[in-house]
Amino acid sequence: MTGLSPALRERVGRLARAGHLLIALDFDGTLSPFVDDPSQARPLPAAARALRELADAADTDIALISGRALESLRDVASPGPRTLLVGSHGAEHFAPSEFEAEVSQAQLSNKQSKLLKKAAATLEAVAQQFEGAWVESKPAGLVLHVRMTPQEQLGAVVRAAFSGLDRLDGVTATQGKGMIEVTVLEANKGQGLNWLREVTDASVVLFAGDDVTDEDAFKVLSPADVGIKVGTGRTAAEFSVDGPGDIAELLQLLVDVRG
Ligand SMILES: O=P(O)(O)OC[C@H]1O[C@H](O[C@H]2O[C@H](CO)[C@@H](O)[C@H](O)[C@H]2O)[C@H](O)[C@@H](O)[C@@H]1O
Repeated sequence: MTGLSPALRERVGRLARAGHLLIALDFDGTLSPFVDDPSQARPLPAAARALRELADAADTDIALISGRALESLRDVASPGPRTLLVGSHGAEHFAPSEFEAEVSQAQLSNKQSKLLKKAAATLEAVAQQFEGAWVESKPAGLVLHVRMTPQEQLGAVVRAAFSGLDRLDGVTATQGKGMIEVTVLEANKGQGLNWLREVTDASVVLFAGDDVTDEDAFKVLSPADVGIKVGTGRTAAEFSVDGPGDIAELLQLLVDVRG
């Protein structure tokens, strides 16, 4: 039984016959189902298999765009050698040498580093008060993880985190799935997707993502591109699917036509 609507199947079928295609995917919640320990997240095997085949297809580029730092993204996603990567929500870029693109790591000013330390102290103090809450530290950001916090404490932990962070000018906090994401940089996934489009010179783009920060990427898609929201919630994407299993199926559809 397919979870893909006939309209999405038809649209992806058309996209598969287009010129130079960039397939750009969010990782957690899109390629990989959610798990309690972020270091244990892995792409669904069917999705990983389809991506390997698509990487060998003519005129096709594969990219991952994640809130994770590049190192963490590499660890969990095991990307193929031709895969482009955007990490830290657009602040970090990697392209294989054949693309002759400038790669970048997240650079923080002294002021931003100090701010990040203050935000980390704020979140650590919050995490200590709530069961299951913990802080993930990244080169340009932080995550307050609350996936394992009991449901009845969620409202309070979110309020405590935002009230502490609100006092820190220059810190942006976004509530995502099972977490609060914190950054001191301006980067976003829309900028990351624009970079990928420029580097690959793609004529059409497929982007799929599941969370609030993926909306920045949906917003830079053009009418010829295809945006797919994974899960429910308000979205700028043209299509929605239920979960990572549907993304694996959709990638196989692309392999069938293009691989
Ligand atoms: O942009 P993404 O690739 O979706 O990354 C967003 C965040 O993903 C990770 O956290 C999420 O996935 C975890 C593993 O399934 C889950 O335990 C957690 O509740 C989710 O929020 C990652 O840990 C973060 O650094 C990323 O920013």
